[in-house]
Amino acid sequence: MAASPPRTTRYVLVPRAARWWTRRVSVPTLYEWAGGAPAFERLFAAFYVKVRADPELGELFRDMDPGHPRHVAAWLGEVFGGPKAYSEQRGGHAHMVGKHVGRAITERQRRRWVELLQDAADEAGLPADPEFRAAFTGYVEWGSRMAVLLSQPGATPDPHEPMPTWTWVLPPWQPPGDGDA
Ligand code: HEM
Repeated sequence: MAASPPRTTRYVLVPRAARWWTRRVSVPTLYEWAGGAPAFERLFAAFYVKVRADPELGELFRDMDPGHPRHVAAWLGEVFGGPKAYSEQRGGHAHMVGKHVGRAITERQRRRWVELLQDAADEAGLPADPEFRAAFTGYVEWGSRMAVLLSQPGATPDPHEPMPTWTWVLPPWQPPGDGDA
């Protein structure tokens, strides 16, 4: 499996000896913070059990590939800064978009999809800190609304659109370093 891309760095303000100093810190990707591939696999295993049993969504996913939860886990892991597994093994963005084309997903179905994914995130023990959940929820809102748009009759997605990448809205909590006040 391909290695994860290197972490980004950023400057943060740290209190020391009653003054503020800047320090360069290494920022984990959302993928790392979530717990890597096992966390995304737990998330989507729990999610699709709910989806298949749901009166609003079950029919839409009736014929889904049994590998679907793992494929979506690979997708989200890559979007969140993990290995490029979906691009390398599953056809990348164009393939994902193609799976939604023509399905005419409704707003009601999208809302339910988002609600069940949030429930599954709790059940799978994804980090519950506000910073992670803000980033997670932001992506899920954006991605699900894109899925609705691209699934409507007459939508013509660009097959060359790059894979989206997602990161923190606010920096994650950082432990104080040695000697910090
Ligand atoms: C953030 C939002 C979403 C993401 C990241 C996402 C991701 C994906 C991916 C990666 C696939 C293809 C999996 C593969 O390679 O086989 C897929 C397929 C599919 N998605 Fe989504 N999706 C999103 C939103 C939605 C919504 C809102 C719906 C409907 C309510 C939906 C319905 C479907 C269906 C029906 C398939 C085909 C399943 C099958 O029969 O194999 N998706 N999705």
